[in-house]
Amino acid sequence: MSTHRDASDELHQDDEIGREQEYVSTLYDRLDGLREQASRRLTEELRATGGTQQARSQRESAVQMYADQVEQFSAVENGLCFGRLDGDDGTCRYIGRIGIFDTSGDYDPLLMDWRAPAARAFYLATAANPQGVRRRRHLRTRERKVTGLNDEVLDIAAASPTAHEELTGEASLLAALNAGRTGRMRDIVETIQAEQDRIIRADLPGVLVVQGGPGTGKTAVALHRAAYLLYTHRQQLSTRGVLLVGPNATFLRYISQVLPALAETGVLLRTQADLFPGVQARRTEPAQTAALKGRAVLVEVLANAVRDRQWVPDEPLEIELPQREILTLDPAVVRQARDRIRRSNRPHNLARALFDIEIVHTLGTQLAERIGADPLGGENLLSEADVAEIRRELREEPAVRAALDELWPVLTPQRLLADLYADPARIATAAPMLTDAERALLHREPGGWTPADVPLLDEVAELLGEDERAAAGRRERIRSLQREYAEGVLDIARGSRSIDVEDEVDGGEILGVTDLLDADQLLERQKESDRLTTAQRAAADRSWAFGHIIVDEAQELSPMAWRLLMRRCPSRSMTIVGDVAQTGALAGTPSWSEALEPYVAGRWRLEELTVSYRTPAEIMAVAADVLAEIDPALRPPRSVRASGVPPWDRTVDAERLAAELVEAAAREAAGLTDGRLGVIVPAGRVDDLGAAVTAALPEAAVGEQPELANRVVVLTTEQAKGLEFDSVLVVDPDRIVAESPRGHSDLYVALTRATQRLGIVRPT
Ligand SMILES: Nc1ncnc2c1ncn2[C@@H]1O[C@H](COP(=O)(O)OP(=O)(O)OP(=O)(O)O)[C@@H](O)[C@H]1O
Repeated sequence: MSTHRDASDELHQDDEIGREQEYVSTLYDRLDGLREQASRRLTEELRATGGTQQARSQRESAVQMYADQVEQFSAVENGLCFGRLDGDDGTCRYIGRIGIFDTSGDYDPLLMDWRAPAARAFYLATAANPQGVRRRRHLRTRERKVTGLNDEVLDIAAASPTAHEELTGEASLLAALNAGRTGRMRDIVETIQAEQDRIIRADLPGVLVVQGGPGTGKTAVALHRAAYLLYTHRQQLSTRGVLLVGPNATFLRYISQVLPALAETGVLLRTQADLFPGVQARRTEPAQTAALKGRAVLVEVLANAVRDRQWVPDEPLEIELPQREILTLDPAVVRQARDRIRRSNRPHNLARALFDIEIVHTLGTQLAERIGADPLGGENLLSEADVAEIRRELREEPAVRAALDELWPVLTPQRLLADLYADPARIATAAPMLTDAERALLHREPGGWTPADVPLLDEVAELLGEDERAAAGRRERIRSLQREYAEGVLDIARGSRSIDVEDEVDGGEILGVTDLLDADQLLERQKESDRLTTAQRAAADRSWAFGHIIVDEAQELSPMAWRLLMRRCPSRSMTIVGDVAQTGALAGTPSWSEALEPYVAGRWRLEELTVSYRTPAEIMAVAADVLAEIDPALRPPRSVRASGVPPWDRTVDAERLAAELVEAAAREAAGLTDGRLGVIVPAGRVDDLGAAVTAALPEAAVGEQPELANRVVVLTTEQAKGLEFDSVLVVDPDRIVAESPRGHSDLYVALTRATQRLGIVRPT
């Protein structure tokens, strides 16, 4: 690719842009047509009523399909077409976010979906290996206007000797990397690099681990892989669903727009805290407690806790029936029943029915012996049927039920765990293998759940088995999700109505579907046909088995969290992305094999990403020193570019830290034309330094879930995980290190968040 430009080049470029504009405008016309068609059909389906059960069910499918289509056609509006491949054979293919075909003719592709196999050369072809491509063209657009293009002629003789050999579309890539950040992650579909493409298009089955340093595009790759897999295995994955797990709610908001912009809306995004339906784990707890709860030893603790609820009294238990009849349960009898039932290996709640049978049998025999005793000393006077009747009655007897509930209570996971935490005696029985100090960490009063509790609730749910209350809770959750869905469909119908109105040639009055139908009515119709989207079912059902699970920042997961995820994915089709050098959680993963061997021993594949697209070389050099502290054997990724701006490091009077920080933040923020400033502070100082910065800079955000779209955001390292900013200030690095046993990893994360500039402020 030539870098020298003269006037004739520019004229030629203008002509080319004009020609491309014509083509791109045709594509947008087609897109409008498709959206309008889907929107009309959606309206028609929503208006239709009556018919057989089957007709109604088909209508619900159609509503869902057209609503999805309207959403997809709207989502790909920006950057619909971004590339063109000219082949040696004279063919020309346009590459874009979705496939569009010429329905008026031979159904020729007008625009090829980037995920189609034939589009792959756009990402892989190089001068050395052109794959039949003569020229690759990147088209730049703003809204529907073509604003520029970059050509690469894939001719080894003509290739510029200065170009990075391994980069594809270098000019477009660098433009994307140098652009100001917005607080929301953008997709990289226009400039996916070859090493990333290989991972995105890897086969669906099996566990694929993607290890890569900061900024190597792991999150981007994970999201594009989700879109690729849904496109390639649509049938299989649309019924089982895809789950993406991220580290916290702020991160999920940060990435939330990427998949919709790739025309995929069916992926369920969740944090660990949201993975137990019906529980919102917002409570906080000390890192040491969370670390303990993440350890695999909790499997045994929880199993003990459940067994502890299968009670054998020390003394005979007296059960008083009406008319002062007293039955007695001997401890030995209860123990025998308990042991026999435990051997059945049924989950606790499901085994209760067996326990009832055993105990009621014993009590029934006792009562029958008394009632049917022959005063003359002969055989018992009651028939088998009489005894059976006695047992039936006993089972309904409140005193008997109360005794059974005491001996073998039906429990919810929440009840069991809350009771365990609240009672040091229960903890002592369940956790003899822990130290006193560890047991003390588990003790707490009821009142909400923490993210580390979620895998434990899930573990307990497995041990208990489902009872009717859980099923009722699920029905309730499904109902509320159905309502959300109904409202969503109507929003789409409402949103697409303007198109109907504009296009109505007669300009006549149109009665929109939302004038005829409200969410409740739509919900009623859904109830009749009982249809649910995969995401709805999956979100409401604890035992849902996903078709594929993607875990981002996977190094943070504890052994208990891995157990939960593996249960949700019995097919073991997973993509796991992370960086073990960035592990901050104390129960997090120090090595991939330690995390995965228990589940897929020898059957997982490791891919590495080696180039950092985010962090410029000058900043990576600073981070490399910290990485060496974590492990001298670790190497930082290679930066794809230098910014030309050396990071600065200033020591200030500790007394004046807040004032100096405010001044530095104001200066950095003023230097950003667009883009964002991140101020990363020690967790123990986020309140006071956050307050100082927000008081001085009204555009600054701070808090549990700070708004990343603000120009300035003050946050802790934990919150900054996975995020990035144009400019970053790291405050008091020594304290960041001192705050946690994994402090160097935290500092490494903090130092690698910037795309352009880094400043370090140290108090004396
Ligand atoms: N091929 C690419 N084209 C354009 N931008 C890219 C490309 N690959 C990565 N990037 C950009 O580099 C930045 C870092 O990517 P990403 O957040 O996915 O990295 P990461 O490996 O998950 O980082 P971390 O480990 O720090 O969380 C993002 O802005 C992303 O858009």
